[in-house]
Amino acid sequence: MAETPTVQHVLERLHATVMSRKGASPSLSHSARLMARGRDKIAQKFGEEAVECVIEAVKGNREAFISESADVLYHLVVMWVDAGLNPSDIWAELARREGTSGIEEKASRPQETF
Ligand SMILES: N=c1c2ncn([C@@H]3O[C@H](COP(=O)(O)OP(=O)(O)OP(=O)(O)O)[C@@H](O)[C@H]3O)c2ncn1[C@@H]1O[C@H](COP(=O)(O)O)[C@@H](O)[C@H]1O
Repeated sequence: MAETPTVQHVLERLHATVMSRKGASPSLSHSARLMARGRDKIAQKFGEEAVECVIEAVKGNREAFISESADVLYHLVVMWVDAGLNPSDIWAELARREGTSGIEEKASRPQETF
């Protein structure tokens, strides 16, 4: 039986594909087109997709939420490539946080004075 791909492998493959599109023709690759338009545009698209994702989550539209989630992840991966980040950078940060409750982490932050 074929193994279900892990989210890690799917995102790493997507990252490799987007990396391979750097400098490709914007008329042939959406990733190349986005990267050619620059970081501000990539960030703007990510923000738009994130808002659309939130809207579908709140509305409880399961299929649309799944689709928008995929859009968010794709645009996040394009931002990683543009910034020179590797998925392993993010896996390492998530692994570092593993086992630390968010409540505990927030309580350990230096007290704000204002
Ligand atoms: N996962 C995706 C993916 N998700 C969404 N999109 C595209 O993102 C675009 C979003 O369209 P919008 O109209 O919102 O955005 P826009 O065209 O920038 O328009 P403006 O808002 O700027 O006017 C659509 O063309 C979608 O097809 C994606 N394009 C590519 N991928 C993956 O990236 C790989 C490489 O794709 P290319 O770079 O196109 O070869 C593909 O094999 C896929 O695995």
